[in-house]
Amino acid sequence: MTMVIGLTGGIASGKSTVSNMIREQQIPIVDADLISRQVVEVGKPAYHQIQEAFGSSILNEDETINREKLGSIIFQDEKKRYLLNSIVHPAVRKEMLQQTGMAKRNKERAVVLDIPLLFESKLTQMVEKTLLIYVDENTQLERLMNRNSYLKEEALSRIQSQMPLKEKVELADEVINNNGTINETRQQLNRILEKWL
Ligand SMILES: CC(C)(COP(=O)(O)OP(=O)(O)OC[C@H]1O[C@@H](n2cnc3c(N)ncnc32)[C@H](O)[C@@H]1O)[C@@H](O)C(=O)NCCC(=O)NCCS
Ligand SMILES: Nc1ncnc2c1ncn2[C@@H]1O[C@H](COP(=O)(O)OP(=O)(O)OP(=O)(O)O)[C@@H](O)[C@H]1O
Repeated sequence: MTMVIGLTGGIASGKSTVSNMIREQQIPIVDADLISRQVVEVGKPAYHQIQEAFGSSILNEDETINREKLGSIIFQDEKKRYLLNSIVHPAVRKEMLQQTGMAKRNKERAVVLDIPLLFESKLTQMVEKTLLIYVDENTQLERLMNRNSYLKEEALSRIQSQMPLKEKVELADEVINNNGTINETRQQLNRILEKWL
């Protein structure tokens, strides 16, 4: 039986860092962020819906979606964020289910669904176990500002658009504390995978 694991955490908490470690162990990853980019490519149904809802000012010259512009709109306006979610999330869910089904048919020992909004979007019924990547607020803010060259306000508006990590800790089956070194994170991950698989 393929174990379906949900990997989650806040923005810049270290999900990609951990999912890369999991991939090294030949466990397939279903990446919600990657899928959410693919389903809004030019010509896809969600692309047209986004253009209708947000207007052509959020497009680049080559007609692709200007993610920076769309981000600056939706991370400052809850209603617009929910509107974008209502367009993008159904298509993401559908593709995640398909990729999970493929991993099961391939009889993989596990498949990991990397979903930033696993708890916010109530997607836990898609997975058997949940693994949270935790960092404290200051580390999260610092890493996000460094990685994306965001101003403090830009980084905070993104962090505050998600459920606080402290609340997610209460909901997760296992938690990796990613405040420390990469090596410490790897050790915690290995312990959890050994227990589960
Ligand atoms: C607003 C968009 C265009 C900004 O694109 P950008 O390339 O700057 O960011 P990217 O997609 O890489 O997301 C980075 C992180 O932002 C956070 N995030 C993204 N969307 C949301 C959202 N709707 N609500 C809360 N946090 C979000 C996640 O932690 C994600 O890992 C993009 O994030 C988007 O289309 N979001 C809606 C779809 C979505 O919810 N994606 C998240 C997983 S399905
Ligand atoms: N233990 C660590 N020590 C130092 N830096 C780290 C550590 N873990 C992650 N980072 C750095 O923090 C930043 C965020 O990590 P990562 O991109 O893995 O987060 P994420 O949760 O996937 O982000 P997003 O939600 O935006 O997709 C990256 O620049 C990464 O290199």
